[in-house]
Amino acid sequence: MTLKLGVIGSGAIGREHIRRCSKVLQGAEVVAVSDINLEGARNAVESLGLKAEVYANGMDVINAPNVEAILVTSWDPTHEEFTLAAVAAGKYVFCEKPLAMSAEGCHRIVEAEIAQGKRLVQVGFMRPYDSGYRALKKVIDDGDIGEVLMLHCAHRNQSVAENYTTDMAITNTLIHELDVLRWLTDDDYKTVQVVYPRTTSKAHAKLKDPQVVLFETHKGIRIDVEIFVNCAYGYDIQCEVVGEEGIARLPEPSSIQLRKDARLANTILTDWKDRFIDAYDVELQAFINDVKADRLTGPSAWDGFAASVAADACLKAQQSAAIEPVSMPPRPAFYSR
Ligand SMILES: NC(=O)C1=CN([C@@H]2O[C@H](COP(=O)(O)OP(=O)(O)OC[C@H]3O[C@@H](n4cnc5c(N)ncnc54)[C@H](O)[C@@H]3O)[C@@H](O)[C@H]2O)C=CC1
Ligand SMILES: O=C1[C@@H](O)[C@H](O)[C@@H](O)[C@H](O)[C@H]1O
Repeated sequence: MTLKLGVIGSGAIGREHIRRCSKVLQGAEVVAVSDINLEGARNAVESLGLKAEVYANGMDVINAPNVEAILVTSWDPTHEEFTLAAVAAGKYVFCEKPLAMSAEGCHRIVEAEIAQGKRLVQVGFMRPYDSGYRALKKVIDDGDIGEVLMLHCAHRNQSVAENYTTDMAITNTLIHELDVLRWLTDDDYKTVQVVYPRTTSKAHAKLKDPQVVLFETHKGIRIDVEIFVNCAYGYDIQCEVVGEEGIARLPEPSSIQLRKDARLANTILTDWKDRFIDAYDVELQAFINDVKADRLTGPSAWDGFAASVAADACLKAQQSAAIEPVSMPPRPAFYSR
């Protein structure tokens, strides 16, 4: 049976997900699309030759009788409302990150899902589906580098739009590390501090860029993450894990090595769409398969909540310049792994 999907938000990633669910993945079709930019939604549907219905309001997608599962790919502040509505309608929902703008918002989703009695929400944290991160986790879990002591990470975007502000470095960008580093280390954050190096002249007025976020985990692991969203040279994700017996690094995306004009060169990607293209395919295929099997296994509302608990502490640390505690409540049995 083909799973009928409704998509809310047909911007950059919305279009990508509509394309992959319609043209690349197995077992699903997009039957409804909505965007406050109605013309954009129509264009997304027509350019792919789809027969999907186009709606002006995302709630109409959720309530459409033929829509069996929802993808929320609209702007960050809209995620909570649409995800809560999907859960209230008893429909499976894949929500892009962040799940909500605060831990409080995420917790409302957790409570609604528990009240419904089964997992309905998957959060769009795609890095655990990336082959490089999976290989890194295997090295750690197999004990190949011994006990983990430190992680050095970087999340660099080539540039960002003018509406991107200092807090979004946490809620929109670092949120990926806040999820994937918990998963990699099987640990939770205990404290966080944010420090600001000299700001790049390429940053807009309301953005401090770069930022360095320093964590201590409950096991005592120290983590530093550089967020640099106007790095100019490309889209670059780095993760180095230092263990007692060795060091493991996230592999670089493969690229042709070029020897020319007395230089040795590799291409660096410039766009998240290309860097994680395979991971997005795998994550959404898993969502489709899991919905059909009536059992979600991907990043949960609890994972979305955990990342936002840490994000809230980071936002506080951005303002205070102090070391801030991260207080994570125990995982409910409902979300046992
Ligand atoms: N997992 C990942 O690596 C990525 C996740 N994202 C997330 O996906 C979401 C969308 O990001 P982009 O596509 O880059 O942004 P975008 O700005 O290109 O697209 C967002 C779309 O949502 C629409 N929209 C806003 N409010 C709406 C509403 N109430 N109802 C329906 N449509 C609405 C906008 O008109 C726009 O077309 C964001 O939450 C972002 O954090 C984005 C890029 C990569
Ligand atoms: O999620 C994403 C964007 O929304 C965000 O703006 C970028 O910083 C991330 O690298 C990308 O993966």
